Amino acid sequence: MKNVGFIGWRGMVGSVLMQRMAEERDFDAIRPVFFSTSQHGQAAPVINGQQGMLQDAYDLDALSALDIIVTCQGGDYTNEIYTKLKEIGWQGYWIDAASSLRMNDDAIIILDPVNQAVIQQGLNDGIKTFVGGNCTVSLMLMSLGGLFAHDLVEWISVATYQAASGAGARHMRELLVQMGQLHNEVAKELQDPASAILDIERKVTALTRSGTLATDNFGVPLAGSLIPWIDKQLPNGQSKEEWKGQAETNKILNTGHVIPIDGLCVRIGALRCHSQAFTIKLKQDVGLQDIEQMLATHNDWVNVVPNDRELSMRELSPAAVTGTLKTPVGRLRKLNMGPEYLAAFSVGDQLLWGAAEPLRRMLRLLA
Ligand SMILES: NC(=O)C1=CN([C@@H]2O[C@H](COP(=O)(O)OP(=O)(O)OC[C@H]3O[C@@H](n4cnc5c(N)ncnc54)[C@H](OP(=O)(O)O)[C@@H]3O)[C@@H](O)[C@H]2O)C=CC1
Ligand SMILES: N[C@@H](CC(=O)OP(=O)(O)O)C(=O)O
Repeated sequence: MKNVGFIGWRGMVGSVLMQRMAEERDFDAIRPVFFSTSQHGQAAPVINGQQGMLQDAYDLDALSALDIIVTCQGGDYTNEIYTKLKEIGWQGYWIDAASSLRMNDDAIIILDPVNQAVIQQGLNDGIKTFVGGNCTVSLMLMSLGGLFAHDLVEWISVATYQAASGAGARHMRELLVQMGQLHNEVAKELQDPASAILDIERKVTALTRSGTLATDNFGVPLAGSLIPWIDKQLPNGQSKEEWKGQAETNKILNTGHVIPIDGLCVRIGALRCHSQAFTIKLKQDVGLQDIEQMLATHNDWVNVVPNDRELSMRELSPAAVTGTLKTPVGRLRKLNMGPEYLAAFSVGDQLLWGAAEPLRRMLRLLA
């Protein structure tokens, strides 16, 4: 049995990973060791009736004794510890949720339902570093994988609707606090059916603009609003999140020539599901039925929601998909621009396929 170290297991992504590993009985196949950057010496989680102590996540001796390290601790931790472990000659496998190492030549971005062959080739070539993709990219590929697998995509333009969880646990809390603050402001008026809706709106807008809403994390109000920028600003005008769309997709698929992907990434008030609206330029005119077939049969988690009002409203939303591994795609129709232009809309839980699930499946492959 392999010795596997877990760092970042009690964070938001890490907790989802732990939950999924328990559900799938992944712990039966490994000897887990739990680490913390702040709580070493305290009790580790109970796994299969066994409980150890939390180890120090900065202890290079303890880390270098491991066969596999799985970290959801974040980029700063990766930048510090991965380099040090490599310097002292550690030869184990590194599985990471953070973006820091993703574009390194000696790292594979893991999303096995989409790039199992690339992962296997990496393993054969002796690659030891496996990194989960950006959530938006992974979720797009889980939903649209069938089109890429049939080499049908000439380019994609995307508009995203990204959940608060993508920014971190504190941001999720802040969104809910903002929602509560706005509701409290007009709770009395809402109980009175005779109250004027524009008076209610004016009070909500005034509070939103007052500077008194909780905005320590997002910097601006998100509840009742949106934020049309995610991650850093790049010199070319893209956000870093927008840049990842093309860079990571092409790396995951190991494309021979770059498939252009670009668009606008927007934060909205969903909790943990990212949605995306796509304009897809196909390489040729393919009938909708064939497209639906290709999409639906690509992997076990995607399903095609028929382009029907009731079904789209019911099945193609964060409310319907949150907490599940489903990555539905719908609103499929040819656009006015011509028969090679396809519209699509996808939804997926950004903590499951967007973060934790590819990691546990990679671990399963190695253990
Ligand atoms: N959020 C997301 O959607 C995605 C995140 N990622 C990556 O994963 C990394 C971790 O993200 P995320 O899980 O959101 O980060 P969290 O802030 O939830 O957790 C990170 C660490 O904070 C420490 N911590 C301090 N206080 C608490 C507390 N009260 N509860 C739990 N943990 C606490 C823990 O480390 P310790 O035990 O050492 O103190 C924990 O491992 C990110 O930096 C990013 O690189 C990747 C994909 C998506
Ligand atoms: N940036 C994503 C979360 C994510 O996956 O980020 P990264 O590419 O750093 O892992 C969001 O905010 O929704």
